[in-house]
Amino acid sequence: MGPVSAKADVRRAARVRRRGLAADLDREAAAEAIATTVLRIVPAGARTAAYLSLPEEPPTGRLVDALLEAGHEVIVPITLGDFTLEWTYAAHGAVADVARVARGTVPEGTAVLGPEALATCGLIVVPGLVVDTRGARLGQGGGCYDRALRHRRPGTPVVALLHEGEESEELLPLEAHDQLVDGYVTTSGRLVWLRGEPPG
Ligand SMILES: Nc1nc2c(c(=O)[nH]1)N(C=O)[C@@H](CNc1ccc(C(=O)N[C@@H](CCC(=O)O)C(=O)O)cc1)CN2
Ligand SMILES: Nc1ncnc2c1ncn2[C@@H]1O[C@H](COP(=O)(O)OP(=O)(O)OP(=O)(O)O)[C@@H](O)[C@H]1O
Repeated sequence: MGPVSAKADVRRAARVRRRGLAADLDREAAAEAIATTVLRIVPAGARTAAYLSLPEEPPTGRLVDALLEAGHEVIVPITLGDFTLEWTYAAHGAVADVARVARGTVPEGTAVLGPEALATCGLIVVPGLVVDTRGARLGQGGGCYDRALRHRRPGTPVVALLHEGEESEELLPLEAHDQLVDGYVTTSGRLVWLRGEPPG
């Protein structure tokens, strides 16, 4: 089995697992735990890339607000039709807007920063369905973050958010374009760093 169909199988299983984990999650506690842990590792004053979570994803609402309250600028993605990510500033209390997560729709009146905006961030928080012990991650399958992460400054920490139980002991199929994450934070607020020392 090649890496592409192997990924499709793992992704399918991970989506089913996520549905169950999300149904049992105390979202408020998870949102708080994620915010607390990420705030501990964000470099002082750093602009931070995050995303606005959908209902089954680890919740990012408290994280975005806490970063803003601590004086960080926060940018979140807009997905173009070809899966390129552009970026826009997140506001306090922002919630996921399906139109923003879907492809090819830029909400009217939104100030859009180009893909290079990622190079101005000191911490990058990414979505993912599963991460292995090397930092290989599987996302929605658009390759959005594999493309986007090439714009980051070398050495910028990349951290995925996972439900507790979504890390993979087995190595995920890896393709040449796959960008590794440096660590992950779970819905329990557990930080796992996979390479070097965590920032902050
Ligand atoms: N909250 C959140 N925002 C995020 C992501 C994410 O995983 N979570 N993304 C992480 O990468 C990007 C969006 N990724 C996308 C990946 C695939 C498709 C996609 O293929 N959409 C299909 C319809 C799919 C469906 O109906 O289920 C399409 O447009 O044809 C769209 C967006 C950026 N924003
Ligand atoms: N740098 C790139 N340039 C062009 N195509 C790419 C690039 N990176 C990934 N792709 C394409 O995107 C598709 C999906 O890749 P992959 O399965 O690794 O997605 P993913 O990492 O799970 O998704 P995402 O990054 O959106 O969360 C693949 O068909 C791949 O060829």
